Amino acid sequence: MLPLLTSAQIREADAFTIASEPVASIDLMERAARAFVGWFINHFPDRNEEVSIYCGMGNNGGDGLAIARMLHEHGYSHLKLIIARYNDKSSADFIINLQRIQATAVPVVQLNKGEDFSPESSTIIIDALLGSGLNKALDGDFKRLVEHLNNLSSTVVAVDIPTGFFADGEIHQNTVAIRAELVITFQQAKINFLLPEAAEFIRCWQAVNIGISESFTRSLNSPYQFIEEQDIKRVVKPRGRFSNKGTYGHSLIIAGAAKTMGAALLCAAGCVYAGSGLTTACIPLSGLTALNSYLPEIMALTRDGDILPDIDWARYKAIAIGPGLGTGADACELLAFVLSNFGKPLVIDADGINLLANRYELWESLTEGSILTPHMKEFDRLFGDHHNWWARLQTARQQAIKRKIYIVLKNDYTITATPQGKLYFNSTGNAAMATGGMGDVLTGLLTSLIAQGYTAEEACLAGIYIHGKAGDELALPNRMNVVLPGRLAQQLPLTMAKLMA
Ligand SMILES: NC(=O)C1=CN([C@@H]2O[C@H](COP(=O)(O)OP(=O)(O)OC[C@H]3O[C@@H](n4cnc5c(N)ncnc54)[C@H](OP(=O)(O)O)[C@@H]3O)[C@@H](O)[C@H]2O)[C@@H](O)CC1
Ligand SMILES: Nc1ncnc2c1ncn2[C@@H]1O[C@H](COP(=O)(O)OP(=O)(O)O)[C@@H](O)[C@H]1O
Ligand SMILES: [K+]
Repeated sequence: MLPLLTSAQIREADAFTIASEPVASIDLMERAARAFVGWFINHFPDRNEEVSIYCGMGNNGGDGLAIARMLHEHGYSHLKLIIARYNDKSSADFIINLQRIQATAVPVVQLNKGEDFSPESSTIIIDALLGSGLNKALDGDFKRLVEHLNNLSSTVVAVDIPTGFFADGEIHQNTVAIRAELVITFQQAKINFLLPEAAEFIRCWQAVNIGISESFTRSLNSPYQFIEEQDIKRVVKPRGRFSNKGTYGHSLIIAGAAKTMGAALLCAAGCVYAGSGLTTACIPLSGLTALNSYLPEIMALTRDGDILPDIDWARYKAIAIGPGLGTGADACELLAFVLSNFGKPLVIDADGINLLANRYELWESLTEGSILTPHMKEFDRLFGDHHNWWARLQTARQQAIKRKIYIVLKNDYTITATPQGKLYFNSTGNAAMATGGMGDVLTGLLTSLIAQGYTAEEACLAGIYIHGKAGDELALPNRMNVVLPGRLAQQLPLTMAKLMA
């Protein structure tokens, strides 16, 4: 698990590393610049390309100066350095690096307050204007310069953070920030890189190690954590010898309606392919033939209009409710019936969530440890509108703590909020998975893991990781534009086996 830090915590971790390693701050800057250059050279190996490096006067600018010197040493022959002298003070390491670059042949241009910009013809722009020291929205000269750079057709590579983009906190709709093709960021992704607001400013990012103290970073006990494969490998357990279907639990999937049977089938498929010993789908009678032909391994418990099904609660280790269920009175009665009778944590998705949003009294019977899996719109239906994802994260955290539940907020980097107040960002998955029914498979998968004896937290973190990894295995090597949920469900046994190896 990689703790993700706020800017304030990054400053603390930098200061700790400088004092405890010990390493002089100018040498840490040198390390950061070298890490940047290593990655940059791999991506842009042509030494004849025109590269302009725009530097502010803080440490981000200091990095830019050191980067320019190193690129010069590596033989980049068309470098231009532009220093935006828009602040009244400069950092000590910026000054040292300015002296060092002035001893080279790299041309340096100064941009003073209010001055017009000279024409820019470089194909690559390195943005080292402002980094994690950003403390207010851009205005004045910085805003003008960033807008000017964004209007060019050059490829922008940002140092640590695109200028104007806050590493954490709310990103407002009218934010002006550098739009970077690539961000080479120090030590770890910044929290806002993982939220959808980053899409406009960051096409891709790469974290480079600069040796910030790992033990100190962990000691900060950040609520924000990035899931790594090793965390999941530790959680998933292979099936044992002498086990039988009873060992792996019985799951009940309460889903589907006449015109949305597919949701029930995909959810049941996610469940059975993820290894639930037995899976029963509670579906309308009209869906029975479809279920039997799609997956004969699944048993059926049929529903008939508003008559409540006869559920033998003790048989089931895990129950999911919601995919394709509808939001009519019968679905609402069914949800209330399940909530008040099962007594164990539930997985609630889709229409189950929509029903909870409309009938707040149902929350009263929600068992602690239950898992809700909303996408953004369902989340806002549950907890009210949010203007940005940072605000959504804070609500998810507060609600998960208050209600002692797990909230799986689905997205590119799906976020799991836990009753302990942690927010885990998933690191697998891709845009080929953005297709209807994908969430239904996830619900079945989470239910399956709970039936197999994983804790709710393990099921969330492992389930989301496995789901995204199956999507990656299918889509990435073949550059597939879309992955169908049913196909992804079939991939689960293989994905899980690889994680267990
Ligand atoms: N610490 C380390 O050891 C290491 C740090 N590293 C590097 O340092 C970077 C952080 O450096 P930093 O803290 O100097 O901040 P930086 O982003 O350069 O800007 C500061 C200046 O900007 C100003 N300012 C802020 N907002 C503004 C606005 N909206 N409009 C206008 N001005 C604004 C602010 O002025 P103030 O408002 O405080 O007067 C201040 O003068 C980090 O991203 C990484 O690249 C690496 O070398 C690794 C080791
Ligand atoms: N761009 C993406 N990157 C990673 N995962 C994605 C992406 N788009 C969708 N997904 C995943 O696909 C699933 C979609 O869920 P959801 O919106 O509930 O679909 P549905 O309701 O149609 O089943 C989520 O698990 C989400 O994380
Ligand atoms: K920058």
